[in-house]
Amino acid sequence: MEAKYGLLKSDTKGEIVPDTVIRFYNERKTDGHLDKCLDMAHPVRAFYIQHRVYNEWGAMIEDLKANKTIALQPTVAGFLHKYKSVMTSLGFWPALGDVAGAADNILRLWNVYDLNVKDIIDGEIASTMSRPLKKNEIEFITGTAKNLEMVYYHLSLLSELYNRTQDEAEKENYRKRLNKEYYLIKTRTSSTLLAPTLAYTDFQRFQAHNLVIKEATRSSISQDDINSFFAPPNTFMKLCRGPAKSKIVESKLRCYLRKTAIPIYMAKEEVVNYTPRISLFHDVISNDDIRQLKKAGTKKLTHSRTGGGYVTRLRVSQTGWVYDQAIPQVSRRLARRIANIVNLDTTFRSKASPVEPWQVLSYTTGGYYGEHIDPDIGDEFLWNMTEAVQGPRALWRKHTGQRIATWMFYLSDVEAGGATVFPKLEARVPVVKGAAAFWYNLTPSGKIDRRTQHAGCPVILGSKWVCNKWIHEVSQEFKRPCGKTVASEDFYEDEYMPPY
Ligand SMILES: O=C(O)CCC(=O)C(=O)O
Ligand SMILES: [Fe+2]
Repeated sequence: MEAKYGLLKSDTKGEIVPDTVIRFYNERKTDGHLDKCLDMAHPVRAFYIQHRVYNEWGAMIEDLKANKTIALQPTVAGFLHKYKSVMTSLGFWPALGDVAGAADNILRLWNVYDLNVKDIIDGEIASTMSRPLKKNEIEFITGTAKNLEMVYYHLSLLSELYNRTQDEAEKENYRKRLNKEYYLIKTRTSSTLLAPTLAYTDFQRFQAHNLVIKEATRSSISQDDINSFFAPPNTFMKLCRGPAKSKIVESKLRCYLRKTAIPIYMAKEEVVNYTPRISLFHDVISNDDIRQLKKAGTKKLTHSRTGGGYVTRLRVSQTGWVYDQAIPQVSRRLARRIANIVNLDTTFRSKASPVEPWQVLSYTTGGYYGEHIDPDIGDEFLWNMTEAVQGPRALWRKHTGQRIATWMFYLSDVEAGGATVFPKLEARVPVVKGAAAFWYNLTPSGKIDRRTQHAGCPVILGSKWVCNKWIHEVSQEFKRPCGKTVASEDFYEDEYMPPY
């Protein structure tokens, strides 16, 4: 088989080494050591690694393997071996969707945290550097922004491509493309808006369209034109970016030592919001138990799903359900601790269990969970769910009622980002390793309390691990008796918010 690469002599042993391998080793020097490549903690690095593996490595490896003489030479064989170990630790071979997902992560972080486009391209995120992005990589992210109809981001990236090139012909190309994209977007919006009222004929619209396209490639657009597509941040984004409550409300928030079922054990409770009460309990899980939960969870990790069993852009993380049998001692210890603190039944049972198994969640850079509530929204969800798509949740829900409360352990700290936020309450829970957040999802009358709508902010740097213990209504009848009034409104319009 004809190899598609050029052959170069390696400087050392007189071997014939394909230039792709030489280039690979050279890039390794500029991109950092391979081991560092596996470190997906930085969003820009996580993107370019997957982009490169997807675009270059596949073809290159196939080529090398096809040529036995070359593949057997020490340098190339060593490379193939190294590549295999990289793939083993990476755990997956990135597909186009993964590369687009990594680009989407960057766009999400830019959008939610109002990052600077120049910093992103230079590889600087939250004062942490990776190498700068190359032109074809910027192009890929530009294309992703276009597909996702993130207009401001799409045009800003094109404008950067234009600004950064020195080549006159290329500059002219980018200018034309930028203007054309701008006017296409402009006319698309206005023609859809105007068409029904002004009753344009198709031909008139066609003419008008052609005119602006012609115009577009002649004129030039300004930063103000691009900025006109910028949308102000919503409450979710604002909370992710900064401190939660206003100073006045914040000053009422207190830390307590709260009595538990065990006389000598006082729980350290930080009240994050009063009505409804959202608490952060500090020092409620040991490092050793964290390690065991993460280990058991890691074995089960798979794409996270939202209510109904869907993999969507609303929830970007990995989920592993851990049953008590996998870590019996840890489970017993933790379940008792939760029960002692919040006075609810947390004993896992095979039938009519008041709790679900442990749900271990892992977020890497860009990972997040958009606004949602934890209980199921309506019974139509219930009947559509199967054990296979929705984990054990479907069965439990049938016999055990709604998720009356959420207990969420933080199994890690996070380098930047990742707070848990409650936009309707303007409350923000920081990620604190060893702590746990707790709140009731239902009012005392058993209605869903919409004020508890919450989100996990995107992780900027590093990774974030949490573990949910969902507590159900069954067998809490005497622990939390039903109230007689409906304390919160019941409305459904904004059940699942657009991702960001
Ligand atoms: O990760 C977070 O901060 C929130 C997770 C969450 O809300 C959930 O898993 O239901
Ligand atoms: Fe949640």
